[in-house]
Amino acid sequence: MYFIGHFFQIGHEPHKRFTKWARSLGDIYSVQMGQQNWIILTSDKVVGELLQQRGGKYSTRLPSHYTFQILTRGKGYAGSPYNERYKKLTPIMHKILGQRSVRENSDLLNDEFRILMQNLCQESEKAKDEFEDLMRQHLEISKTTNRLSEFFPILKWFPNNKLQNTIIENRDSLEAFLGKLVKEVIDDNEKKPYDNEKKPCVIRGLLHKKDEGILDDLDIIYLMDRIYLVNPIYLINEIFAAGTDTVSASLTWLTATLANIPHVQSKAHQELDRVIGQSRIPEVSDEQNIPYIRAIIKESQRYCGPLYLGVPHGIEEDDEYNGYHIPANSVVILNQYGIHMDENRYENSKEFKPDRFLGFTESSATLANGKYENRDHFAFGAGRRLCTGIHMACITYGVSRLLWCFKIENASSLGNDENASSLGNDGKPIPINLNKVRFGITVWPEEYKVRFVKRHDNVEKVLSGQSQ
Ligand code: HEM
Repeated sequence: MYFIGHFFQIGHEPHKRFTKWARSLGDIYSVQMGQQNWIILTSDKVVGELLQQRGGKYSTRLPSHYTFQILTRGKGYAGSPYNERYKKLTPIMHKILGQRSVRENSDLLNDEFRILMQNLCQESEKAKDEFEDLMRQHLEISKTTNRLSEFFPILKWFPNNKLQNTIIENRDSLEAFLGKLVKEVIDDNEKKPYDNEKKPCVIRGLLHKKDEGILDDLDIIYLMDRIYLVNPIYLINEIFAAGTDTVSASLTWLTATLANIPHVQSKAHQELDRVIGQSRIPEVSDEQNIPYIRAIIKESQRYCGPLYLGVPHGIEEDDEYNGYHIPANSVVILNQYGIHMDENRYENSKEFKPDRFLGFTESSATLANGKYENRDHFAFGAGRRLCTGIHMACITYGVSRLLWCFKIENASSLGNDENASSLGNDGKPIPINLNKVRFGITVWPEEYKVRFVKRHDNVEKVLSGQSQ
């Protein structure tokens, strides 16, 4: 039994099991996952006191053979141990993804959101492009069930060649895909080296760091002719991998939720009509003036943030905390779901109530760096490994634009909708199913149909810039 521990007791919804256990065992306890010791943290206090206040100890990631060593050739960032290389990369990542970068890249963000909205206007079935498929597979590979050898080291003697080949295939395709992007930027730089008018660009920023010698020493590259390309690829890959599934899952949850709660949506629409009007679309700078929509975003990250158990931290040396012994090499889990559903922290926690956040005027980033008891939620993690993209996620901006353009309707309540029958067609809102969990990574709602209905006649004109 020692070798298996609680592995098979946590079931398909580990966040719920861990939360149930926390209600009887307390806000810190350990479970044995095969040969790994997991420490489960289920209150703002233990998260604040360990991950934040003892950040120097609790900020590593334990090595993962498949997802770190093979998938990212040991050069990733989010999965990296807390070592010298990680510390060297951190300021670069913050520069690329920080608040200033959001301001400087607002043209690019506008363009991206414009394209998304235009696609929605045309009700085009969004084509699953090559990149989206690769990313989905990339994250699928990280599933816990694919990493059994981390829990049961004996399995290392029986290598899973099929899994290994899939990982290598995915890695090579992503490298080729990202390599093309980097090459385009290099070619462009060579053609127009002194063009200061070039649009800001993440890849160009990283190449500068390479020119300055900062990234050069970090990676030993395997193929000489790819040296120029591969150095920044792992960072770009990290930014894409960490930033795509999380944001799209958040938006999917949010649209599914809003479709079911018309009174919340109509309050948001009223705010937009009052503050923005009908002749222009919200900008990044409008964020301060739309407190209700900001509160909706905070509530949606609490209610259905995409990573119920965060990204595991690790501890490399023994520690003592309130009489508990925390052994070196334990995995430390921030049980976001358990904290977010705690009645003592959030009254009526099972209800979607944006009003609970109306008094929270600070951004999640500012609150995450302050006192743990004042935090809005824990969707972006905690401590030194806090989500680097916390500014770049820009959800308030995206959602304010989405709601300016559309009313989101529950397709199942639209009577004769041909897809409605599969979703139940009794006219009542469908409860959102929180069950579909891919353990360890992003959580998506069950397939869910919503319909976007344009709110103004001029939506397309405004989007194409004609009536701004
Ligand atoms: C709603 C959207 C997002 C959510 C909920 C989210 C959540 C998280 C969480 C929980 C972590 C782990 C934190 C910890 O270990 O305590 C993380 C790490 C990270 N995120 Fe995000 N994220 C989001 C969007 C983004 C975006 C848009 C980017 C980049 C453009 C990004 C880049 C990263 C990176 C690089 C890390 C690794 C940080 C490290 O290990 O030091 N994230 N994110």
